[in-house]
Amino acid sequence: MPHIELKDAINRSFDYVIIGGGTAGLVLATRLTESADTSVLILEAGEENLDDPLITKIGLYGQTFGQEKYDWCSMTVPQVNADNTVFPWPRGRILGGSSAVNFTAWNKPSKEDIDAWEKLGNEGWNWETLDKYISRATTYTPPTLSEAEHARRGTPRVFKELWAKGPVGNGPIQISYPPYRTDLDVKIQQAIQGLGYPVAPAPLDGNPNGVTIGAMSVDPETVERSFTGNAYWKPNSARPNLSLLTGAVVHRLVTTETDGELVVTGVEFFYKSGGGEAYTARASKEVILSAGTLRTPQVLELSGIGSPEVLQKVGIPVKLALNGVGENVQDHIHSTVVVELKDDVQDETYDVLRNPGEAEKNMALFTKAQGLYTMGINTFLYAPLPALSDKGQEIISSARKEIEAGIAAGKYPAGLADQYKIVLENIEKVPTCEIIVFPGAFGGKNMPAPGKKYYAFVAALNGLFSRGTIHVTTTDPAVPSAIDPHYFEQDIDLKTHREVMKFCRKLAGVAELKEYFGESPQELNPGPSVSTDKDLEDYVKRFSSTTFHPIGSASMLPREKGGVVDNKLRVYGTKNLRVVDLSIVPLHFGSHTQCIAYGVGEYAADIIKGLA
Ligand SMILES: Cc1cc2nc3c(=O)[nH]c(=O)nc-3n(C[C@H](O)[C@H](O)[C@H](O)COP(=O)(O)OP(=O)(O)OC[C@H]3O[C@@H](n4cnc5c(N)ncnc54)[C@H](O)[C@@H]3O)c2cc1C
Repeated sequence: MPHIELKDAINRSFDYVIIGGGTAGLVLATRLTESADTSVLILEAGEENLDDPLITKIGLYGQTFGQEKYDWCSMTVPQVNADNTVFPWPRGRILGGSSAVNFTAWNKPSKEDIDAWEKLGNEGWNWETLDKYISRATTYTPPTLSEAEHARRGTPRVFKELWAKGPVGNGPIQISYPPYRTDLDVKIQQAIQGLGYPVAPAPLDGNPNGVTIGAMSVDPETVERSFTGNAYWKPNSARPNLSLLTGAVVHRLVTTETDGELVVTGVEFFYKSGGGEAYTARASKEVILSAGTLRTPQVLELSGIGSPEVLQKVGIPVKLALNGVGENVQDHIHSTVVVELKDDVQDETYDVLRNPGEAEKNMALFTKAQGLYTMGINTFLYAPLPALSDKGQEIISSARKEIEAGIAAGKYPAGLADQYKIVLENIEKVPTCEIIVFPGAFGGKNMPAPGKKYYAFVAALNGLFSRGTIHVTTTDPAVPSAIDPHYFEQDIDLKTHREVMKFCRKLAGVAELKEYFGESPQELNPGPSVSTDKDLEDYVKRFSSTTFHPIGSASMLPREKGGVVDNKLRVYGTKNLRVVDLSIVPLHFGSHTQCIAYGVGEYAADIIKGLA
């Protein structure tokens, strides 16, 4: 029963109602309905657009941003520690959620980053277990290259050995390597190694520190996006026990109380118009919130589940006091160093596609899985700060002193103090910093010049100390919650960002890359006027961006430490409400996030089935 009509959603009861047909939500729905006896209704705010080129074609990065057909078009509140800059926070509002609009980079965190969740009090949430579930979601198809091609690309030994193992797994999401590779990408990988950085010893197996050749969530045959919409939903959409209503925006849970605990009997939603009449879908077993880090806390708070202080301020009666809702929000952030390529460089970059004729030519090539739209993002460097900057140790020591004194003085909430202790323990081991090498102009203050080609060195921070909030400001479900990531509230975040930008400049200027960037690289962004440490700090406050990885707004932690869900993803104080999306992640990790959303969805399915 693929799509159902409104009347079918409201006239019967389902075992499980899942709010949000995004990344984790569709994984869960598909796995639960493997048993024909289990009925699931998915309520998804967006629509199904599985064959839309803006979704399927990798290389059209970011073109869904700001379009309500695909994007929630969320913005942060002005960031007081970043010159009151307001930052866009795109999220997928479409079947498949953010997996339908993401940049398809596929990488995994370090073992230590995930083991930290178990140390925070979440039994069973460690690298070994989560990686098992991530693997269940994927089929990994390495490239098969001739020896000559390996030699041309200088494929590092680690990758030759990894790729020689052949395909791994048989999960729905296809992981492969984009076929198109510029010579410059290979040169940059070698230049990074020339600076003393190793190739990551176990890039997808728990130790990503070092240079990595990026995998992507793309189908190796078609080089199209592989995501929950086409990989989990589509092949299973004919199941009679799996129902989907799109255009359904949930705003509230319907609850009663039994033995001092909330029981959720259904959910209220608006259909299509985004306002007007509210309808109710009923669940006989459980309701599961998979609306993502931005929207899951909104539904909880509008239902009277949250911090009494927050709820009372906007006039929502408190049904369940849970102070952690909408707290502990963590993000990744980046800025870019964009350098112009010399006019005689033959390598093509995404910049070429700004010419409509070239875009059309490459779109035709794409139908044969060729051309620039198959280029993807190939080169990544993961490292802790001291490996990138000679000021790294000093920055960390000063932060350590301040935070340890703060912990001793009881300055931080208990849950955060526990996080900081683990972060400080791991900070010189795990990749809190990342350089993404992007073949084309990307981000920053100045626009690219017509006819010019560029490379962007993306300086990304993956271990922010600042903690933010996402809270409702009104009872009106049509008004988005206030997103306040508190960017740069902790000074270490700003200093680290500055140093990673400096590393990107250093890399662009190495001798091995002069044939591409010239004797003294021409910088589009930040540009030569941004030269001192202070200039760089001022620049990143205004021109950095989210890396689209928010987590934590319904954290899995002990209740007395600000937790919203327990290790079985049950919302504390409720009998039959769970959260299954990235809002449950209690502490951020040094990789892109989609792998974890898949792992959480798969793990949750086994938990609910009683298998884990
Ligand atoms: C632009 C962008 C680029 C990214 N690039 C990468 C990348 O290259 N690599 C990587 O690993 N990760 C990337 N990510 C991150 C990754 O895609 C997300 O972390 C992950 O998909 C989040 O999964 P989720 O299940 O938590 O939420 P989502 O996938 O966002 O799912 C939430 C779903 O709930 C729906 N919903 C929300 N509220 C309601 C409501 N009230 N009623 C009904 N439905 C609702 C939404 O429409 C959505 O479908 C990117 C993300 C974005 C946005």
